Amino acid sequence: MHLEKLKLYNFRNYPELEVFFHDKMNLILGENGQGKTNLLESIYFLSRGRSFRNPNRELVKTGEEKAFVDGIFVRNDTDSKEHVQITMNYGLSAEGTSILLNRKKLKSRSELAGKILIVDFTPEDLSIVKDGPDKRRRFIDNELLNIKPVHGAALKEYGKILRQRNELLKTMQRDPSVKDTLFVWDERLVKTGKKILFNRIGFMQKINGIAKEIHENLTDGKEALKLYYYSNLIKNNDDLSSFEEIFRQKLDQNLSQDIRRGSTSAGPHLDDIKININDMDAKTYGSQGQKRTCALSLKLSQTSIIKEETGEDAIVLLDDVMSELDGNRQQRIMEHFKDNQIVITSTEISFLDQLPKSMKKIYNVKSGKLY
Ligand SMILES: Nc1ncnc2c1ncn2[C@@H]1O[C@H](COP(=O)(O)OP(=O)(O)OP(=O)(O)O)[C@@H](O)[C@H]1O
Repeated sequence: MHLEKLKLYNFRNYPELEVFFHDKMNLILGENGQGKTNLLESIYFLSRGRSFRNPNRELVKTGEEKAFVDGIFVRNDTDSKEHVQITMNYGLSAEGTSILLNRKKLKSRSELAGKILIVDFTPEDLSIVKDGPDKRRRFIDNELLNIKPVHGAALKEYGKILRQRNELLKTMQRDPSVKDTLFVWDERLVKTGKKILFNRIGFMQKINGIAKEIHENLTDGKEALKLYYYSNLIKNNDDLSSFEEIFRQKLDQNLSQDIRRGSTSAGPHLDDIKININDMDAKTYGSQGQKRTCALSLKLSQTSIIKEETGEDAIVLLDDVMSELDGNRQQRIMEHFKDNQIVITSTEISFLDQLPKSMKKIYNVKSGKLY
């Protein structure tokens, strides 16, 4: 799939823009603060109906009430087109965001799911490797949602049960008699928690091989990437069949501590993913460039999964990815995604030197205008 044409009106610092893209490499070149990320954000916005960084209201150019983003995407296998038009109106009529797909109004942005195939990488994705477990859990859950939408319902349900259980624990600090109702929540937590854990472990097996291959490719075979799902309840996959029992026991064991804290100290909401490079923990021992390559391999493994599931090459959006990567890694990225349309932002151009003119388009951006 590729983006053929993009139109913006009052989107961030773009008053008006119409641009035709190359079906392979597109470089958005410019100094800091000129609108490079804003342009990528508008493309991402067309695929999800929301931004990767801010609420929709902030996407409207300051001082304006109404904005729109319009994109025509072409499916490579059939040549059929998907036309997405999103209008944001935060004036007096305050209609909010409305989405048209092929001129038909969508009831909610979830109807866009799976229509526009985009994989993005932004500097914030480095947090998958360098920050706390919540970032890794969110990464795996988001990736999973793309191929298994029912995972979303399980997560929502689990969150609800967890909040209610925690409320009950707090009530028990004052009124121990409510303890009788706790087992109902525990049982629901265990059943839903099992669904989440099984989905995640299944997905980890899938992504492990793909991310390893991409990482090997990007590092010229120098680094072996390995991911481990780290459950606070079970030690290895042999324990999977006794997961429910172990979870119930742990909830019982931790009860007095949980009442004191008013929160639940066991369950998949506390799990983590260990990311190793050559058998060493990437978070602790990886250099900045190694962490970035790791995050890239993880995030971009989605392109292979999309290809496997749909037969289509996803559009790859890369925001400022080349800084901190050596020339070799930069070239490997270009090679690895040679079948995908790439839209990449950068303040420099040298990594494209080896790509023939006919294979790339370079746009200079200055104060919300392309040249
Ligand atoms: N809603 C908005 N209305 C008008 N201008 C905006 C809005 N949101 C952001 N901007 C402007 O957009 C510019 C930032 O654009 P962007 O984040 O795309 O920069 P960039 O070119 O990617 O820079 P860098 O290389 O530093 O990451 C800033 O000048 C900011 O003031």
